[in-house]
Amino acid sequence: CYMSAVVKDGYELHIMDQVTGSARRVEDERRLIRARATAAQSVGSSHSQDGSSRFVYVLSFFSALGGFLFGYDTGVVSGAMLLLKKEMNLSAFWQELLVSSTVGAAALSALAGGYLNGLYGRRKCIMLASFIFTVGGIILSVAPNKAVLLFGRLIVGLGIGVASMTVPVYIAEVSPPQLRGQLVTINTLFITGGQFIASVVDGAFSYMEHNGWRYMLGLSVVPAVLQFLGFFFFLPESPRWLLQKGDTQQAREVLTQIRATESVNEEYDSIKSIIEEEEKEAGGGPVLCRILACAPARRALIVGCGLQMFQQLSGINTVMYYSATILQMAGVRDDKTAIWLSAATAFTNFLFTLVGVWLVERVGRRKLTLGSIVGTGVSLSVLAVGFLLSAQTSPPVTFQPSDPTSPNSTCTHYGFCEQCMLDPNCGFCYYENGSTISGSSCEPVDPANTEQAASGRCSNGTQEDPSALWAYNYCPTSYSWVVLLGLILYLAFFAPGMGPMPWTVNSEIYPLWARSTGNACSAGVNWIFNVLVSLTFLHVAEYLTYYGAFFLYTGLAVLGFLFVLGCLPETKGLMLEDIETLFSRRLCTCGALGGEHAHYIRPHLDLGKLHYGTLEPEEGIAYISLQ
Ligand SMILES: O[C@H]1[C@H](O)[C@@H](O)[C@H](O)[C@@H](O)[C@H]1O
Repeated sequence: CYMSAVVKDGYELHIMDQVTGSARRVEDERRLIRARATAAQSVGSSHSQDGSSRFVYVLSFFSALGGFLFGYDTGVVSGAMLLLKKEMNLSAFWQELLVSSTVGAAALSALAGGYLNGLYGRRKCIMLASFIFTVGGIILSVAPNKAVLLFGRLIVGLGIGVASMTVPVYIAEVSPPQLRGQLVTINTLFITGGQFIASVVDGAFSYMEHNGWRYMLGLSVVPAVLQFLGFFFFLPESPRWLLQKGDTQQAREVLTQIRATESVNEEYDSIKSIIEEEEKEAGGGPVLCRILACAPARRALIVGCGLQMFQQLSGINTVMYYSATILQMAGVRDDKTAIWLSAATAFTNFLFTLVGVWLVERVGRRKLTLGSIVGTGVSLSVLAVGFLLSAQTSPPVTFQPSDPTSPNSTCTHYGFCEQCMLDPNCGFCYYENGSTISGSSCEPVDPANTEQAASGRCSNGTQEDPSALWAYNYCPTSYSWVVLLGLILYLAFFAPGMGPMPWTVNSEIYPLWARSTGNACSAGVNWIFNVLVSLTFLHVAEYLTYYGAFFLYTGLAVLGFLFVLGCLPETKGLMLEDIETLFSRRLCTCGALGGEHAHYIRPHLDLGKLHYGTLEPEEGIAYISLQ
């Protein structure tokens, strides 16, 4: 039933029944609104006056070490693998296993983390994750064989999963509303920072051919121990979780400590009353069933999981992983230089995440995500066009080696470099004179070292014939600059929005009773799609070619854009307890109600059972529906 609500002034609400034309004043709700608005203001002013944010920053720093470890442990493996595959003689299958096992374990433990979070709280879960990271790091650094390595990588994955879903929730729950977006986004800054440091460590230890990988994998113990000690000695549990568990005394103390002010009564009362209200509405039974049965929470879950899914479907990890090859395409021949340039890619990702931290409270989550996904889509299409141009001008095979070691190899059947490079067993061997390519052949790759051919001119690191060049996974092209441009644009657009916003938004959109489970599900979705995209990329490229794969990602980014446009409301500046109502109307009207309007009208209409529909252009008039 539609009613119109006329907001007379800052805090007054009249509800008019459109059928009878009678107006009602809602005294009780008005009191609640006032209390909440004052609470929000007092949080803001106490923060700015007495610098209470300092402690919140310390809290966020120690929690975000979880993000750092997530980034470090996912990033470090590529450099470690270069050494490991030689030292432990790893097959392609084992290499893949060591990379994907961690991500797979992360998916499972992120899902389990929801349960643990609800039961034991955020603090214990973060400590558990840092403990797991420590154990995993130690196992990896002393691993005597590949089986133990696999075990260590699985353990580390368990830590990543729990950390990835707990840390954003913890930071969101301890932050004052006006800093929340920035602080949670700092966690993603730490993820990309961890990836960058990992690539630097990879570069530094790549010169240490023996056991260099032990340092690469083992160094993660340092931040893990630091985080554990920080939480063990002085970091508190989330006041919201404490309140939910009925530990009101402790909750008040923690809130006082975090805000560094005694006047937390309003905020405390407001959080408490809403949590009680929410608990009543939520009913009983397993949390996931309750989420699915409760429309606003269900919509939040769809938005949260959708964002995480589209983050991964935009291909970030493929682009990062593939960046070394893109750089090789652009003419970087030397292996070590390619490793250092990959560090530059990781640094760019980090740098632009910093832009996201700066923008999130200025432009809001919705605009930032929309802008980012548009730019990501455009950059993906630039990458696709670059690959297309390079495929169309792909050099032909002009030379057949007289004595190939594998005479049955399919490599010798290909007529162009493009076909040759799409076959993971083959590489392209050629001479280059300016932009002219000559003496080119497609030859079997050395399975133990893809940087050389199994035999002939391009084997033994081209020592057989120093002027011969070997291209594995790419083709020489004069359009490499288009691909390079695509790569830089991609990182510049993805990193401030699509990188961090899915984590940030997920930490805020669920009501408290659904928060752990909601974040567990959405983080699980993130990891599942992470594995899916990385495991399928090479196959997709084989079927659709590289440009086909990147056009496919472009299409997915367009779908992602439509999803965000229709479904993501603005959560900037609102108290966590107020956000649930943004999901109380049909999924696709959420967007229309986001932004400043929601911010303005939200305190007036947050009446428990009142949910608003469309907002008319005249200021202060909203059409709302009564549930
Ligand atoms: O938000 C992060 C970040 O963008 C990382 O760079 C990426 O590797 C992760 O998959 C993603 O979840």
